[in-house]
Amino acid sequence: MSNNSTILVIDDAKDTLMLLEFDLIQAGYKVIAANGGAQALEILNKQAVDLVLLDLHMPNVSGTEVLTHITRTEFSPPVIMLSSSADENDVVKMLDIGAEDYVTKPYIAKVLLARIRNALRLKEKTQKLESLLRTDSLTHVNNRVGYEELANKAISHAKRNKHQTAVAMLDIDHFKKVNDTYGHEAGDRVLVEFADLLTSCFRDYDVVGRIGGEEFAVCMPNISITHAFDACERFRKSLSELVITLDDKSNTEITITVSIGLTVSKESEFSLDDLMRDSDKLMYQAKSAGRNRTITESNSPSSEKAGVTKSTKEHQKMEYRQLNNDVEVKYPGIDIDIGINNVLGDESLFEEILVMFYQDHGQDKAKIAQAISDNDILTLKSLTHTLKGVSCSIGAMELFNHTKALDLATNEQNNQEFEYLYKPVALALDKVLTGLEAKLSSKL
Ligand SMILES: Nc1nc2c(ncn2[C@@H]2O[C@H](COP(=O)(O)OP(=O)(O)OP(=O)(O)O)[C@@H](O)[C@H]2O)c(=O)[nH]1
Repeated sequence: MSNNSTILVIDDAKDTLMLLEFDLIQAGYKVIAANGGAQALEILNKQAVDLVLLDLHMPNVSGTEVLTHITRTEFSPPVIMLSSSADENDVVKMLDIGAEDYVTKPYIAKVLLARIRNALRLKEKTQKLESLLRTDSLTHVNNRVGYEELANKAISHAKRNKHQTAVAMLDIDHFKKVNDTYGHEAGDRVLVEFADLLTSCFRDYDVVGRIGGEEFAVCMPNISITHAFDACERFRKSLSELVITLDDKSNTEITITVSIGLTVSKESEFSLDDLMRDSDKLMYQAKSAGRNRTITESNSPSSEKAGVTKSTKEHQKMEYRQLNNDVEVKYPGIDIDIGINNVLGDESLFEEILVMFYQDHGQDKAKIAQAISDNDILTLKSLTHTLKGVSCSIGAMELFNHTKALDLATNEQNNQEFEYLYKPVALALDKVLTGLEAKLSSKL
């Protein structure tokens, strides 16, 4: 590491600077010298360095000020204080501000070099750990933490430049079947191939992340909805043509498809959470509408409200509902436009499905509460996952959103959050069930 590392040496004493430069270059480091705090700050604003050797007492801009500035910057390099003061208060103060180490002058070259090696080793380890924290170990794309961090940065930049940002949520279709048919290893291999293709299909500055299991996201700053849609469709088509050959005896070939929900920011104020939530709903609509497609607000089955052309029959149905003022009130907690569209406009079939929902999920509240109290993650996961999918299909979007949050927490084994996330699920489920009891009492 030493040969590639650049060290910024800051000292107002010319002779110390020369001596340090000599010792460090001899040891194989690249050296940048600054004869005071002001010059050092200028250099640090322009270029990154791997380590800083900093004198404490300097005229004008002091070592304390330089150190404080460095520790406040992102990716700050480690700083070793190099001072003629052996005052214990100085040592404590500098270490408390954030110096990595404190060496007194006159220094012993081999000791100073050992301390530099140590600080650089520690920096390398910290960087590795930080990157592991943000990277999905299987696919090597960003994990949720890394994705959100980078996407939020990209969004701030886009907002400053008044650019639109699009977010796509992507979920592999029937992925469970891949695991069940070919085994978990094959499933892992599919995830890796999916992530590789995803990374290669989008632009370098788009942020790609694995959000959970078989769900991925792409944040696209500075893009129009048309271009974002084209990019998603290009990926979707490339994926459907990708043949994954397993390393088993018979070289089994697998093909997969993906469902994609896509949203673009409309206002100047928006958040990553908003875009992800909206895209997620559209992605579930893509699943309900038959999978292997990209759904945006303009081609969503529930986009009549946004003025998208629909057949006359469907328009008449809408108008009838609006005239009877029952769009909102018919089934509390349920957007019947979404639900009815998911059964291709067949209202009586939709009603039958609601009856089944009531029968199958009437006890979910108690079952979920029990699973949380038993800390039975597998049962909790299975209950929330199913409830999430079904609530989206019937158009119970509030219930869907809350169940989705709980489902995600089970993926991430976020046990502390369960109780907190359960409450809105229970309320939304109550609302839907009570509404169904009131409207369909004779059939339940
Ligand atoms: N091999 C593998 N499987 C995973 C991983 N993470 C999650 N899974 C599996 O992904 C599957 C997800 O299945 P579901 O969410 O039921 O959905 P699906 O089968 O993809 O069906 P749809 O989304 O409705 O099209 C589950 O069986 C999980 O066990 C992983 O890291 N590796």
